[in-house]
Amino acid sequence: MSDQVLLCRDVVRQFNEGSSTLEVLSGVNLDVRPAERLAIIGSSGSGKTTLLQIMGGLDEPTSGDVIVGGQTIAHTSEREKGLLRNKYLGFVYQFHHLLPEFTAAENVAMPLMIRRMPRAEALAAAGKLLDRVGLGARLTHKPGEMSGGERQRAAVARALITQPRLVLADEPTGNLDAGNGEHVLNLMLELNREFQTSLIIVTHDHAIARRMDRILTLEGGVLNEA
Ligand SMILES: Nc1ncnc2c1ncn2[C@@H]1O[C@H](COP(=O)(O)OP(=O)(O)OP(=O)(O)O)[C@@H](O)[C@H]1O
Repeated sequence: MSDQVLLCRDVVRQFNEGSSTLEVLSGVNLDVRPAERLAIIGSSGSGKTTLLQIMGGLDEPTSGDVIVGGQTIAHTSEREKGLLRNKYLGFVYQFHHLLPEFTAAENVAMPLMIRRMPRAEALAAAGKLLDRVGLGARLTHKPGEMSGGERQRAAVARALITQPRLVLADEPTGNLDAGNGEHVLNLMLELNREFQTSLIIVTHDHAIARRMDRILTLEGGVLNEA
């Protein structure tokens, strides 16, 4: 397995706005090491979400390259991007994005079933991880039957069920009160350490950023060490 978790090389992202061009990213370079925890901070509109989307293969850079697990994810087919995402990446968003018609266990088992793990085995693994995040009594609850904090803990379990090389988290506690936010952050840090997963958190919260190994500021379209 490659030691290279994620590389960004001269990533530029421009958006066309009528006759003018808005350049949000102007040459981002980043090298994420195994098990490293990074915070990306920056003012509103500085391009943090855009960068995270590009790193996860959910948006295309205008130019430059993004390499995940030794393979380029920018400028590849949707199928290839999907395979790389399932193999190497986990995502946590501000809103949980759990599928409402499925139970907590089914939602968490989904990435394993996409890998063709038999359903019973995937559900057993999901149950074990949900128990680990304090949701052992919520396995058959649907998202609508869970609290906000519970849903976000289930989303963390879903992101980590495949033991990905890297978790990309966009304001993962932004929608929670202080107590629940702290709980979710602690779980993410614990599980990331246990699975030796790297973590990139986009946050406005300096207290969260300070708990990471490195803080990077996105400013003027480039990343700088804070
Ligand atoms: N699809 C798009 N088309 C046009 N402009 C876009 C698009 N996506 C983002 N932008 C613009 O790019 C800039 C950066 O947006 P982005 O959401 O990445 O910022 P952010 O740093 O995550 O902001 P916030 O902290 O407020 O969430 C903004 O000016 C935004 O309007």
